[in-house]
Amino acid sequence: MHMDTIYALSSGNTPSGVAVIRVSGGGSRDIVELHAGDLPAPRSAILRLIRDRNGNPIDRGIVLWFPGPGSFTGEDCAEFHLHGGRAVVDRMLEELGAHPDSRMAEAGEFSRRAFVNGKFDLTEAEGLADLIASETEAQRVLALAQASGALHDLYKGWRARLLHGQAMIAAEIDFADEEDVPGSVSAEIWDDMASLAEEMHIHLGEARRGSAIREGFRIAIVGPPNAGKSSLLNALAGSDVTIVSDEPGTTRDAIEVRLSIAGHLVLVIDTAGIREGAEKIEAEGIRRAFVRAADADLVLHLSETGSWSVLGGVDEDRIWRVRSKRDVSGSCNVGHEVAVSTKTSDGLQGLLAMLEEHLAAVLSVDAITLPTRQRHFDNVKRSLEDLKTALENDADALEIRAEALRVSADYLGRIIGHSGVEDILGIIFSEFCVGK
Ligand SMILES: Nc1nc2c(ncn2[C@@H]2O[C@H](COP(=O)(O)OP(=O)(O)OP(=O)(O)O)[C@@H](O)[C@H]2O)c(=O)[nH]1
Ligand SMILES: [K+]
Ligand SMILES: [Mg+2]
Repeated sequence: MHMDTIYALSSGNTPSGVAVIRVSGGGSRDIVELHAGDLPAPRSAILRLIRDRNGNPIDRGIVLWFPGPGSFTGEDCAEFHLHGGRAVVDRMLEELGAHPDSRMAEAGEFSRRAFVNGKFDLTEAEGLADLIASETEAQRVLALAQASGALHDLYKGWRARLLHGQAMIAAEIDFADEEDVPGSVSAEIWDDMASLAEEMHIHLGEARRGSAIREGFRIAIVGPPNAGKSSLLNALAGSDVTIVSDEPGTTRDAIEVRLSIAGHLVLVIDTAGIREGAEKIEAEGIRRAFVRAADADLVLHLSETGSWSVLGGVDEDRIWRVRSKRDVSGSCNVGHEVAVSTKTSDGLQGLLAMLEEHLAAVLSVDAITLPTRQRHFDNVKRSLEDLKTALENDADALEIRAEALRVSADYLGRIIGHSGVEDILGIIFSEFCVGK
């Protein structure tokens, strides 16, 4: 298959100290020879005068030559490390575009070629995208592990066990008629299949943690009108991000603010005050408040009076009862986890300390094989369903059980990119920026 030679600025915006321009594809060798004079030794940084096609200097910089297949993309690749001036970079890109069959790379195209050439699987590609996007320490640790193959190894290992199980059963079916086959060949695999189902179940239970690290830990602030919800959001954010007033029903729509608490990415969501008998718009706001609460990793349920209504649809163990306006309501320390006043700031430090402790516990990345994306969760869930079908089926229904194991393995294959992935490649690689 003939592929264009692609190039892009892989480092950040110009101007910058150094600009890295990456090239990949069959034309890389000609490009290096033309602009750097000749081909340097592979994988060695060489300082060269970089010239345009007429021999006029563009800049002095480092040239690296990575012959395929031992390169990032698996193709012949090169890097030019130039001074990061806008004119320098523009001039070099213009020169690269003048080569036959060369063009600017699309977003994620280098990584996509690396995937196509078997340099990494889909979970590793996702990990790389996450690593580039990482803002917090937990995100970095998790992304690096995923980029290094932690999830790949996990899913590949599971898939191999399922396929082994399927093969054993297939063998039993084939030799069922032969009289000298001693007992059931497949009996031994069912123990392992049962423990695999348990491992998958535990893994699925970690999905919330995975997405909380990757996308942010969601804290919803809910409670009756005028409980002081918006005031608390402003206090946590340290600025007036949302309107506070003594009029009940001030907040109509959910407002989300990204904060960093002790190095963790947190999304704090202020919601409309919950009460009975609200009119159209307010009622819609209340409906949304319940949706955000049900979705949240933690709900701060505010009450000024010390009585908390039942929050339908929200897990009890994800709710913290917060007594608000403690400067007027007092802090009797019953029925709630913490009492705060945004007016005097009393209790705010205590609440923050509790949050920090909770975040540290919930978002710890001691386990580095968390499902970080919906598609991991969905496919493991389906894989587990078929595994259960295999486990629970009648012992004599060997064909059905073998087929269920095959389908179960197939779902894991989809996560790592062995099968049924064409439709999602575009989605995954478009997460990358140009030059990656
Ligand atoms: N004394 C005192 N007043 C507070 C405190 N927190 C908020 N208030 C006041 O209570 C009123 C309502 O505060 P908001 O933050 O708008 O309350 P809310 O829960 O967001 O209200 P809605 O959006 O209408 O549901 C405002 O007049 C605030 O100044 C507090 O800790 N102490
Ligand atoms: K209000
Ligand atoms: Mg409000």
